[in-house]
Amino acid sequence: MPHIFVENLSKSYPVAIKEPGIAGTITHFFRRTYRSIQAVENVSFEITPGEVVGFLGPNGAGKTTTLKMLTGLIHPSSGTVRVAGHIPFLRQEAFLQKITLVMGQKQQLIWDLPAIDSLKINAAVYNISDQEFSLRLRELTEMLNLQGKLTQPVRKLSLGERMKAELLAALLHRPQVLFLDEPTLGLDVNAQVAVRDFLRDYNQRYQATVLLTSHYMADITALCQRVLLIHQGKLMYDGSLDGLLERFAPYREVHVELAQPLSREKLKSYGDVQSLDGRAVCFMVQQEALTRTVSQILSELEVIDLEVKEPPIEEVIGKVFQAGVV
Ligand SMILES: Nc1ncnc2c1ncn2[C@@H]1O[C@H](COP(=O)(O)OP(=O)(O)OP(=O)(O)O)[C@@H](O)[C@H]1O
Repeated sequence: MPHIFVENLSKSYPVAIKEPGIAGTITHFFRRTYRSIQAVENVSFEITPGEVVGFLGPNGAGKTTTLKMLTGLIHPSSGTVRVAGHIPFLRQEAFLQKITLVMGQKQQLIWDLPAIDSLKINAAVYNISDQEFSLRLRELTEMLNLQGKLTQPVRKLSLGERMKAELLAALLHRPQVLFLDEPTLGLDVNAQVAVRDFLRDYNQRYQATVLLTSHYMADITALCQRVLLIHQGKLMYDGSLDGLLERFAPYREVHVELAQPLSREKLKSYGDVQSLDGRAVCFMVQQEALTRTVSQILSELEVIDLEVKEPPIEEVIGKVFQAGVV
């Protein structure tokens, strides 16, 4: 049975329209007109227990709206959602015990208090016994490398330490389903890696299901075998990262270091010249022509080094969103 089941899910927001100026304000006061923004449109997917799925899309695509419907913060306009067997919007206690929502730009820890105080409040809210609290606290503190940090006021922690403490607070009740909205937002590269390593570890240890949004592709490539791509509220792709490359970028980059510099004109016959810098040239070659082109380059040109690379995933996704291709 899927842990997350979403069928034909849609959400539209009514937005009041106000003309500028005083006349607009007065009309707006007495007679409001609304238009509707379709934030999510007929989205369907299923996620099985233990899967880590990346949720990608440009700004305003509908990711946060979907996460809010999955966690019961807002009611869908239409469609069906089930998470761990529950209807999220009912916000039943058994449901809240099974899920967590972490938003990189929001915090639940109290700023002026040591994190440990907020954690004790969470333990009380979730009915965690003192003994169990100590056990979980020790385990998560070690996994997150937060020794000695939880007794300092939260405002004195670095951004990375604060995010890790937020994760600790969000996972204290040992949820089975994790909704993570930009959990590495604003962190430096080391802190990003630490959070990623922790999430991988947590997923493996507890077979937790994870739906993760991030603008850092490194988070997605490090953690997710499967991605959902949403654009203008519609689901455009659901499948593996490799499949995404195959479908949207059926070409490879061939980087060649030549013995002698050659003109762009001469090189053009081997493929689309992406860049040319002295003896270093990069060709874009259609995948089906790859073997033929590489052997032609090696036999006809004087080559010192040759490397075939996949195009950067950020670039591919950027192109998908720009073109709006399905
Ligand atoms: N409360 C709201 N009222 C009206 N419109 C909203 C509301 N929340 C979101 N929207 C609109 O719905 C659309 C989807 O927004 P959403 O926040 O879900 O996108 P997102 O994919 O999470 O974007 P980002 O990556 O920028 O966080 C946007 O056009 C946004 O302006």
